[in-house]
Amino acid sequence: MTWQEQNVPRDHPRVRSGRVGVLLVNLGTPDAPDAASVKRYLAEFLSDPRVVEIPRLAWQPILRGLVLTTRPKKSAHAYRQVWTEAGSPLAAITAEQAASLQERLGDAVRVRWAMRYGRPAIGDELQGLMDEGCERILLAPLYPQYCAATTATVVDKAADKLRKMRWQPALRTLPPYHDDPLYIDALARDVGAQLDALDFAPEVLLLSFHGMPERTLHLGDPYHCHCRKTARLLEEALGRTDLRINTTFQSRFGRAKWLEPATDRTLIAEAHKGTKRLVVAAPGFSADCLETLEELAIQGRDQFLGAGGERFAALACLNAREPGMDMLEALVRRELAGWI
Ligand SMILES: C=CC1=C(C)c2cc3[nH]c(cc4nc(cc5[nH]c(cc1n2)c(C)c5CCC(=O)O)C(CCC(=O)O)=C4C)c(C)c3C=C
Ligand SMILES: [Fe+2]
Ligand SMILES: [Fe+2]
Repeated sequence: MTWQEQNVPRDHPRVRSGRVGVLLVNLGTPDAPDAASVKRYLAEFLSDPRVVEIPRLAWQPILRGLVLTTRPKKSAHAYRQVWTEAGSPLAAITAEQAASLQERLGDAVRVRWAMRYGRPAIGDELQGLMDEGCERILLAPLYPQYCAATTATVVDKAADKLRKMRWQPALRTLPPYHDDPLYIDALARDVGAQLDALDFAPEVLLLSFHGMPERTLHLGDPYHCHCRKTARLLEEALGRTDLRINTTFQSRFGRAKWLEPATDRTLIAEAHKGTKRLVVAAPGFSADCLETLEELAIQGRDQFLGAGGERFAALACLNAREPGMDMLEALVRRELAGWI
């Protein structure tokens, strides 16, 4: 039937509706590994009051006068060491995850991806899904462990966009999946296979999670407990009696006390204690990024070997390989129940 045959007035806006969308979201990354791009990215990221919980009036002068005048150059150097032809690893892998999920879910669902800071922006991608006719959208922050600085700020940003929309989609959010058997099983499969492929037998496996200021734990953020639970369940699922498995927290920032033990100090302490062969995995990161490829795989190696260790390996994150994608597909299908 044509537009006129349906008795739709000629000036009626063209609308698309009835579809379901999924928006995968990760943290964000600069557009390029140069100081100016890193400065733009850090200015947005570190101005988020969910990330740095210091009153704006006190924090902004420190951010503008100190952090953004020194850190971008140093961080850009680190980014250059991990940058790929496809761009920032975090963005490239998230794009791959979205493409793979789209293929697995088929035409019934539109899949897009966004970054909380930088591009593609959450608001633009939500609008893109609406323009494609998605009236029902699953917002999926790719953080297994809930943290106000990551999960909550994604929902805040989506809400900022919805606040400005006349026609809002119905929105669901992917809950944290830190103890979900699907996630633990994917990690056990993936980490287990990577351990089996090593050309040495490690004595210690460090499970390194991104750190947070310790006070967020006392303020009621479940992040610390979620990380600990993931680590306990993963250790049980791996069932490796030949390995000592420890949990640590990386990427300390600023002067406040952060969650402990710290990954960098533990790497050095292990070597000083006589550990010769060590492996580190980062189960809280859905995709490899600066924090895993540079901080763990490059700096971590230097720290451990420099303190007397002999063999070191940093394992890859789940990324877009089969165990991780099987998990993501199953989680998303479950959250879309009743919609598809
Ligand atoms: C106060 C500062 C920071 C908090 C709190 C924080 C929490 C946090 N971050 C991630 C995941 C990632 N962080 C990444 C980079 C990164 N993180 C901070 C600071 C805080 N993070 C900075 C300044 C940077 C940028 C790099 C640098 O200058 O050192 C990344 C990687 C991004 C990339 O482009 O590859 C991820 C991923 C989590 C999960 C988290 C809280 C749980
Ligand atoms: Fe971070
Ligand atoms: Fe805890």
